[in-house]
Amino acid sequence: FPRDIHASQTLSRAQDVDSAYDYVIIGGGTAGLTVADRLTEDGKTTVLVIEYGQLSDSALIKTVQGGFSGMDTQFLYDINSVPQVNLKNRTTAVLIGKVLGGSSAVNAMMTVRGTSEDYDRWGSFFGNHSHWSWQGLLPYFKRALNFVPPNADVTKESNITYEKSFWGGTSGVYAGWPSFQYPATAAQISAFKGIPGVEFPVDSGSGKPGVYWYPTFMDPKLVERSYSRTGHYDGKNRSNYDLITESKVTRIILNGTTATGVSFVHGSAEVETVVNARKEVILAAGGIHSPQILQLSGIGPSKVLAAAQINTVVDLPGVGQNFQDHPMLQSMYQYRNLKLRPSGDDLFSNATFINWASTVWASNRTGPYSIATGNAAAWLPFPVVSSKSADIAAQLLAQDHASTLPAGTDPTVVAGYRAQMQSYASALRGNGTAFYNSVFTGGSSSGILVDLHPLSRGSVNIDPADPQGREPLVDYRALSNPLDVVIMTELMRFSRRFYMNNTLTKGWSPVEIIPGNKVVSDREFADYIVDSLSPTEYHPVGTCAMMPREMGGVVDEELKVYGVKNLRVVDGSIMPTLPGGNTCQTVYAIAEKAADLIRFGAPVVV
Ligand SMILES: Cc1cc2nc3c(=O)[nH]c(=O)nc-3n(C[C@H](O)[C@H](O)[C@H](O)COP(=O)(O)OP(=O)(O)OC[C@H]3O[C@@H](n4cnc5c(N)ncnc54)[C@H](O)[C@@H]3O)c2cc1C
Repeated sequence: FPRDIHASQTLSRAQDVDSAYDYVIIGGGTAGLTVADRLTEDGKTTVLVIEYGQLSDSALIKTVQGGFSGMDTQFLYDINSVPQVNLKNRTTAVLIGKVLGGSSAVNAMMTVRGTSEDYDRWGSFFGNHSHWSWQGLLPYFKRALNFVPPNADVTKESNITYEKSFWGGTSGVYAGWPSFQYPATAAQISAFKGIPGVEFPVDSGSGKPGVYWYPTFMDPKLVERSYSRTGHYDGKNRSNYDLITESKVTRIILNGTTATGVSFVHGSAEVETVVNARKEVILAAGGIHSPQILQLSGIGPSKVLAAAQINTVVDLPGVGQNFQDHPMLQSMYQYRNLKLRPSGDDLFSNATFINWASTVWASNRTGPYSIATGNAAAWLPFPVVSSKSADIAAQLLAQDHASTLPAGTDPTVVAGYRAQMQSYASALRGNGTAFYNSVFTGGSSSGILVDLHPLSRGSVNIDPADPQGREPLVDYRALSNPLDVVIMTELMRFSRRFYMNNTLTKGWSPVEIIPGNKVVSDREFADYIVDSLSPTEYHPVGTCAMMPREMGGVVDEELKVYGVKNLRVVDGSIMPTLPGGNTCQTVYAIAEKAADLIRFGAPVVV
C-alpha cells in the first residue's frame, strides 16, 4: 500500500521507510517506545523505531490473571545461557520479550522501585553532584506511570496503604490495582511485625525498604496489561512517528566515530536496508541485545571483537561486561492450618469459589482473576535478616576484586567493579538497601526468594563462531563471587526463622517443604544453592553501564556512548548496578529522563 493510505504509522515494507529521520531508535521495547513517544510529542521531530518482534494483539499479552500468560515462546527470544560452571554446568533460559513492547509485554507486571540508596549509588560513581540520584529520578518515576488507587472497599478490607505524592497521573502506562485481595496477604504483612528492624513504608514508591503493598502494570478500566505499546504507541498516529516491526538491526553505521544510521533486515529479506539518523541513533535493544549490537558495530572490548573478526572502531572494554540479574532461590514453606478464607489455594481447589471468581470476572472483570502475581512483598535490608552483616561486609572489602572477574578483565572494568563492591559493603551494613525479597501469595505456601544485590558479574559477548547469525553468549557467571553463597545462605536461614519460629504465625502450623530440614550446615546450604539456583529473574542489566569510562563505563551521565558521536543507549543495560526491585518501572523512569536529556540537553524537571 502507498504510505498515505496506510492506517497507522506502522510500515509494512522496508521500502516505506524514509531515507532519514531525526532519530532512529533500535528496539521497540519498554524504553524504546517511551522515548519515541516523548520525542515525537512536538509533532515535528521525526523518529523511526525498528523492532525485531511482531506487533501482536494476542490476548495472552493482555491477560493479567496469574501474571504469566505473556511469557509464551512466540513472544520470547530463544536463548539459553552458556553452561554455568558453578551450577554444575546447568544452562538457563534467558527470557526477554521479542514483540512490540519488548519485555514490558511479557513481564509479570509487578510494579516496584528500588530504594533511594540504589539510585544514589549510581550517581556516587560520578561524584556527589550527579543528577542520577533518587531526587533526580523521582520526577521521572512520577512521569512514567499513571497511578490509579485501589478501590475503597479493597483498600479498607486489606489495609492497603499508599501515598499519591510518590506517583504521577499523566502517563499512558498505568499502575493499577486488582479489585480483590485475599485476606491472607494482609495477614502475611502483619506477620513481619514480630521481626525486629522491619519497617512498613506507607507506599511502594517511597524509596524505603520494608514490607509493603505495590500496584500492577494494569489498565484499571480495561483490567488488561498496561505496557509500553499501549501507553506510548497505540493511538498516537503521528505522521512524525514511524515504526517497522519484524526487522532485525544488524549494526549501527559509523562514519569514523560518528553514528550516522542503522542497517536492518526486514522479515526474511536477504538485503539490508540502511536508514540515516540526522541527529542521533538511540540504542534501546535491552540488556542482552544492546551490547551485542554495539559489539557487532565495532564498539566494545577489542579482544572480543578480534576473536569475532570485527574491526575495532572504539575500544570500549566495558561493553557486555558487568552483567547482572537477580538470582532466585526456591524456598518453600506451607501453613497447614491457614484458616483465613478465601485463600489463594481456593482458586485451584474450591469449586464454589472458582465458580464465583469466573462469574464476577465474566460480568464485570472483578474478583481474583484481576490479580496478576500479587501485590505485597518483603524487601529487607541485610542487617534485618542476618547478624553477620559487618563480618560479610569486611570480607567483601578485603577481597581481591579482580580475582572474581574473568582472567584478563580490563583494569577499568575491575576499577568499576571495585567501586561497586565498596558501595555494597556499606549497603550490607546499613538499612537503606534491600537484599532479601519474598513475595506474598495470599495462599498457604510461599515459594521464591530473591537476592536483590548479587556480587557476581557475568558477560554478554558476541559468539565468535557466528557473530551475526547467532545470539550472543550469555554468561551469568553465577556464584563467581563466593560471598554470594554466604549471603544467599543467610537469606534462606532468615526465611526459615520467619516461617518456623514466628510466634505470630505459630497457629497456622508452618512446615518447611524446600530446602527441607536436612539442610542445616553452611555446606548443606551451599550444595542446595548450587543445585537449585536460577541465576535470573529476567532482569538483565549492567552491560552498557553508566559509569565513568575509567571505571569500565560504556555511557556517560547523558547516556552517550564514550568515544562515539550521536549515539546513546537508553534501556536496562545502562544501570550500573541492580535496583533492589523488579526492573521495569526503573527502565520507564530512565527512558523518561533520557527523553529530556535528548530534547533539552538536561533533566528539566529536577
Ligand atoms: C519474563 C519476564 C518477567 C518479568 N517480570 C517483571 C515484573 O514483574 N516487574 C518488573 O518490573 N520487571 C519485570 N521484568 C523485567 C522488565 O520487564 C525489563 O527489565 C524491562 O522491560 C526491560 O526493558 P528494556 O527497554 O531494557 O528492554 P526490552 O523491553 O526487552 O526491549 C528491547 C527491545 O529491543 C528489541 N530488539 C532486540 N534486538 C533487536 C535488534 N537486533 N533489532 C531490532 N530490535 C531488537 C527486542 O525485541 C525488544 O522489543 C520481567 C522480564 C521478563 C522477560
